[in-house]
Amino acid sequence: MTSLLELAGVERRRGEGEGAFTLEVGELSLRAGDCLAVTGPSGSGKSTLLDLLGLVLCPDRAEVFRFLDRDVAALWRSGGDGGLAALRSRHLGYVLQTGGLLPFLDLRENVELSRRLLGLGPDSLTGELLARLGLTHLKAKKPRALSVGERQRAAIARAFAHRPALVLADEPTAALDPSLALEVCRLMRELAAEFGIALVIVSHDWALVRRLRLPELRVVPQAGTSGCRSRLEGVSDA
Ligand SMILES: Nc1ncnc2c1ncn2[C@@H]1O[C@H](COP(=O)(O)OP(=O)(O)OP(=O)(O)O)[C@@H](O)[C@H]1O
Repeated sequence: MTSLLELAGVERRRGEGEGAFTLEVGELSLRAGDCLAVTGPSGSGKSTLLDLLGLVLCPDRAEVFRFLDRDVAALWRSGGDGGLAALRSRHLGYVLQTGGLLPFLDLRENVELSRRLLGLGPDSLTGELLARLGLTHLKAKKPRALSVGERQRAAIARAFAHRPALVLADEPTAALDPSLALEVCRLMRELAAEFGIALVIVSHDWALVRRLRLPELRVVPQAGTSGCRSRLEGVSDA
């Protein structure tokens, strides 16, 4: 199967001068339905990686950066937006640390929001997601009337509802207790595999990632380099 997302020789610097930080991605490849965890200590560059994958941060160097057969590096080089916004809104889904639901929409409307903004018609997937995430009986409730865990599950349904190619989850379980965190991550992994959606979960919770037995990449600060530098490395001791 061909790659959905492929990066090689990608670098991005943040800041200037002595305090500048650089993230280096030697190689990263994802196919439809793949699920991957990215771990690393605070400040190592996990959000920088997600911003690159989310097409919101322009790489300084990219030998290869392809997403859905589009040359992302060339799109960035072409200046302006170059179609990146359309790629982002149609083919990416996001799960944030805390739900990020709109307070004036009910749960179902929140879940359907990406589809509506994209002008997509109804999809049986919405009802299926609500059922799978145990939210059907709550669909008419506003976010303020939901528990933290229910809001987070609604945010997951929203990220998947427009059938994106890739879902990026940034510490999606930070606000949940450990048993719920495990359940929520398992659900995301199941949904991703079932619907052929690639999933990248960023987490500082190494124990959780191990329990899920997810393939893991780690953002590793490099000792002895000038300035701060991190590299994305595979973890082979799982
Ligand atoms: N806009 C910016 N300008 C300058 N430096 C930045 C900027 N954003 C991030 N950095 C620096 O880049 C490095 C990596 O930050 P990043 O947020 O990617 O790390 P992280 O692993 O996600 O951290 P955390 O787990 O604490 O959220 C840090 O040293 C940070 O200070």
